[in-house]
Amino acid sequence: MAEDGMLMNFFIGEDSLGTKAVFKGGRWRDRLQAKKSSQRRREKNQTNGTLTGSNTVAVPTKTREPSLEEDNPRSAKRQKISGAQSAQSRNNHAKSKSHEVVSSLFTYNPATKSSASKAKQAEEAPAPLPSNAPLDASLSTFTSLGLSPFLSTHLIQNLNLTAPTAIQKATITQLLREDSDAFIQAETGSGKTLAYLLPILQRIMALSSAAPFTPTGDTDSAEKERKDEKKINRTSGLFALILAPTRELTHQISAVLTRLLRPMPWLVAGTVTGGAVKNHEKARLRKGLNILVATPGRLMDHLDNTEVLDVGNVRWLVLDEGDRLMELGFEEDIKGIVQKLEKRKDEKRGEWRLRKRVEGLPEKRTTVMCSATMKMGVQKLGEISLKDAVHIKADPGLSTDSESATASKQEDKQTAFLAPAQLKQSYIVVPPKQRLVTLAALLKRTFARKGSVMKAIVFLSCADSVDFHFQAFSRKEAQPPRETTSSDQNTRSNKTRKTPGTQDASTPAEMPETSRKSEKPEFPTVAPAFSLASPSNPGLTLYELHGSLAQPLRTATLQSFTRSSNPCILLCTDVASRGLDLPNIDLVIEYDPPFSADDHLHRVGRTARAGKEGRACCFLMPGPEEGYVEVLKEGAGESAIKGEGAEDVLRKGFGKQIASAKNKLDGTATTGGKWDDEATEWQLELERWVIEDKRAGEMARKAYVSHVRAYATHVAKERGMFDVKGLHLGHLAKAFALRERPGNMGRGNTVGGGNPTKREKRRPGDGGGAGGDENALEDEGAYGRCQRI
Ligand SMILES: Nc1ncnc2c1ncn2[C@@H]1O[C@H](COP(=O)(O)OP(=O)(O)OP(=O)(O)O)[C@@H](O)[C@H]1O
Repeated sequence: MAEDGMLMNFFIGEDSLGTKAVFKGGRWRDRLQAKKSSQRRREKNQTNGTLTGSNTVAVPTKTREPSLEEDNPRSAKRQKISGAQSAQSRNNHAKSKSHEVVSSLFTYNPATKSSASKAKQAEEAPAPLPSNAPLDASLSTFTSLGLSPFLSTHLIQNLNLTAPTAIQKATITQLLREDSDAFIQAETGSGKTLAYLLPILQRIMALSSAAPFTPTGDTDSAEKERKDEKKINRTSGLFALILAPTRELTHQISAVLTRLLRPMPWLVAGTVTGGAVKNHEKARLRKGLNILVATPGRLMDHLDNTEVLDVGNVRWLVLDEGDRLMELGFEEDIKGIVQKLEKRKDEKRGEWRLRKRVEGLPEKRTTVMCSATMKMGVQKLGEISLKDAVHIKADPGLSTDSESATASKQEDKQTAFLAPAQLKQSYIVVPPKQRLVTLAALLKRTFARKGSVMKAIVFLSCADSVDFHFQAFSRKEAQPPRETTSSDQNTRSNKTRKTPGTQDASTPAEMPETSRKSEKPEFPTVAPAFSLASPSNPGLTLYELHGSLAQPLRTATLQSFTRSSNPCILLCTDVASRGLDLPNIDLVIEYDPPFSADDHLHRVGRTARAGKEGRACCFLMPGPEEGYVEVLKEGAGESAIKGEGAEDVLRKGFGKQIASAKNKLDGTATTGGKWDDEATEWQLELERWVIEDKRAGEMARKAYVSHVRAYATHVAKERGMFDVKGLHLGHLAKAFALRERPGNMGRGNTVGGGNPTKREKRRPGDGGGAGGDENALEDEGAYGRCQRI
């Protein structure tokens, strides 16, 4: 039964209106409801003295399920539909000869309000100049900003960085000149990491160590130190702490630092993050580090439990992606860290802990906060750790202003956060039933020609959905495609057929049809994208990433994706939306719209970095979601946004060229190449997999339920456009290759009942523990919990 009370999956016996309807199949509850509805209808018709026609199906509510086509010869005549729909309906009529009801992709879809003409105008508009590119090297160099010739030469010769970006120009000047706290705000991909690292490094390089502080006389180590140059080294103390919200970002910052420090082996940087082995971290801390990059939970853990970690010399504290740190619930950890820093442990607790005197160490600690977006959370963070912060913005030709943070807040209210100007943004309005097949079409089209797009990222709303789509796109399609569907629930369990490459679902290593063994993927999170590849791009590879994967797998997956020189697609949650600098990302697809406008800017900011080109595309559903186009426009500033209809995408993705290419690739006989037939067959094939493979079915249902739960967690401001109550749950099921919506979606229910899974139990900010995860972000609303990251 569809959620709006419409008939679905029933065999309706003869004379469904005249006398007595016989309902078979489905759940008893649904049969009962259908029976009652039919009876009510009969009574009503008799009262009116009219019959709506002997072959009109009895419907329990005012509206009949618009998405259904019923192949039952005795079922009622379908509602009249418009010309185009009718033609499509004919083409896409489900091929079932059984009692099964299969919803068509092309009928009864809600109409879109968006106009396509604007899209054309947008296409013709000249591309704006990059807004996050490095400045002209003839006008601005790193040396001219005050960086030492040694450091500047290293940047130019070894890192190929010839000129600073606008935000680097502003930040380096400011942080070299003053010890004021600073808030750095600049668009994604503008080089904020180097903007704060370079001046801090320069200032650390300028420090020199004196003899260790020895109140009771000389020690052997002090003697040794005197003989050394006055250069500081790893034992001189920890000078800078950098906090980031995710482990991935922490490792990335650390990698940038490692490259920067290459010609300065006397300086050492390290990381501490949730998910890593604490004893290994302790050993590194014991050896001594000058710069530490950390996730807040794990750092707090070490501050509480690792005596060797002395923060008395810390003079620079950086909060990278400050707003995200707050969103993930790290407020208390950050407060605790700041308190520890302020304590300045002067007491000496043993000779090995004697803090060295460091000449040139500033008296005051400088706190730097960094983000492309700022919200109330960040202001709160500012109150915790920033005092009279200088607001540094990336205005070309800018000078830093010395206004207080309060004044900056006023100004920021009026300033919109923008995506890079050169980023080409678009949106596609897709009815819920066509979402999955349209995503496949878009990816097929995008990767149809080798070299056209190297890498794409697809953002999904939750971890379960990432898992499902990864399996769906990496499975080998059943060959040859079956003529008819067979979803008889009663016979399904007895007759589960193994399609080529399918493992027995009862085996422990059950993973549906990825043919992974034969393809020898590096990790279970990497697989050939069988159902999206084309002969010109046969090596198309799929990656998945979310916060519920084990940390080593996450790290390895990201590394592999980064290093891959093949075309590849990363399916991920927002775990990859912040700060990650992945090379050669040409396209970002927001398949599930972002949870807030800020999230959108960070997601699309994974492309069009440091002056490079990039494209981003957001999927929206017809209806209130189309209002989100205005939000996208706000973030695009002067740049135009192109709109597209799902049909155009499907036509290009499943059109003759691509369809016949696919046939060549997998050796299947040509099926005529009509785009709508191809799209339907692609969808039906996936639906059969979900029906026949128990594990796939579970995965699809879990993904669906988590997706709906995640949908309920859009920021309050935008919930009018993303109202979970307005979702057509029956239609949406098709986007998960399900023929009906799964039951059991009540408050707090876990999928399939039972106790909450480990994934569902996670809390934000529990990164300190061994199994904890800084990236866990859970939401629990009327629809229960979901793992959004
Ligand atoms: N001066 C420069 N010249 C050329 N490339 C640069 C320069 N500075 C940084 N980059 C490159 O720009 C890319 C983006 O840098 P970074 O990750 O620091 O951006 P960001 O502003 O922190 O972005 P986000 O807001 O997404 O975190 C990196 O690949 C970096 O190597």
